[in-house]
Amino acid sequence: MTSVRHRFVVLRSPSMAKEPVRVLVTGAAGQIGYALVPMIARGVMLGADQPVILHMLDIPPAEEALNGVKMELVDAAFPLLKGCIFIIMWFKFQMVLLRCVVATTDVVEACTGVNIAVMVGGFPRKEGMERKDVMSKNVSIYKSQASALEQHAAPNCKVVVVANPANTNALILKEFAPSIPAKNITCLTRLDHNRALGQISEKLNVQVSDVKNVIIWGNHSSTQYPDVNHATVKTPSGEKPVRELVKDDAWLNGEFITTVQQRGAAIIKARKLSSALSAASAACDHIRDWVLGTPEGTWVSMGVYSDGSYNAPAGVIYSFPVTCGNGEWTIVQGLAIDEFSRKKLDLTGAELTEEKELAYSCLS
Ligand SMILES: NC(=O)C1=CN([C@@H]2O[C@H](COP(=O)(O)OP(=O)(O)OC[C@H]3O[C@@H](n4cnc5c(N)ncnc54)[C@H](O)[C@@H]3O)[C@@H](O)[C@H]2O)C=CC1
Ligand SMILES: O=C([O-])CC(=O)C(=O)O
Repeated sequence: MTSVRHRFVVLRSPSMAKEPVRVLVTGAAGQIGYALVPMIARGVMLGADQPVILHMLDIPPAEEALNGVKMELVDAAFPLLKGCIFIIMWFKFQMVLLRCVVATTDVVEACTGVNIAVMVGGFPRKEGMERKDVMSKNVSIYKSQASALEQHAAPNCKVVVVANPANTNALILKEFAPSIPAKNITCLTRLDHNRALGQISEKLNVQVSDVKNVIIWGNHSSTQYPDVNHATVKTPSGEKPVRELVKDDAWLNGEFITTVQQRGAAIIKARKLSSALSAASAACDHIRDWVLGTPEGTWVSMGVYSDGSYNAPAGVIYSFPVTCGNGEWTIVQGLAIDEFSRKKLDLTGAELTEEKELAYSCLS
């Protein structure tokens, strides 16, 4: 949209004590982007008192649609959404422009100074396709965007990759942005985590907010392992294990797992489009907990760079149970893994190792 080089100067409002945080959303003209940007602008991601400056990136064919999203953000008059001043220098002349958001097809402009990057841009899976089918298109996008983030994002920028294959795209981003700390690059498995909470809440007729500590292990794919062995439900007589309350191991080891694994495909079948509002909401949950911390006694699932914990393959982005505090995630250690779970952790880990090889073969 604009190729003019500029400096960013943050506009500060005297009534807002906090410095604005710059949040990049790639693929912002797409359907997740459309659901996500108003959530960010309303404070769902970073809190109701945290001003934000939105950076939206899409590709030239989507430029007009991206501009439409920008117009709607102006029209929504979100108080938390801060504009930025662009000072354009041209010989002795100086022009000052105030932009409500950065909406651009220029990846460098989009990445400049961002503190948080939500990487949604890519080609979505259509009915009948597996995530592997979109691999070759998407990993090359993540390779090139890695360099832009590495060179232009704020130091310590936190990245969550949403676009599929999410774990492997995140790994490629990490490999091609070696100066970004590996801890800062994650992928979204929170949607699967939330889906698992939702299934348990429906089964037990309890509020979803009373269910906690499910785990999504491994890949954001149909090999993921939704594990309830450590999950609990808040009841009037204290927290009780999910297994004790459900009293149906056949369901928990069978239909429950496949429902969560296949939920993305079920949504595509029903809507003819993949999940968008739930994906956007999960991306907000992921970043909020990472930045602001998980509640005491609660963990969440995040795809993070594996150190080999729980004998998962090291060197892939694998979903683990994590707690967050002071802006850092930590893998929950010491959970018992039974034989049934072991096989599932290994299966999804093997798929990630295979995807990693496939991704490299697509890039060579
Ligand atoms: N991890 C998760 O839990 C979930 C992941 N997804 C994935 O998220 C991705 C986005 O899904 P939707 O928003 O439904 O797709 P969409 O097709 O509606 O939007 C994708 C947007 O990305 C843009 N795009 C393509 N190449 C780009 C590039 N190089 N740079 C910037 N933008 C680019 C497209 O122009 C489009 O506007 C898909 O890969 C989908 O499979 C979807 C749901 C859940
Ligand atoms: O299945 C898809 O392609 C979209 C997705 O990742 C999900 O809904 O979990």
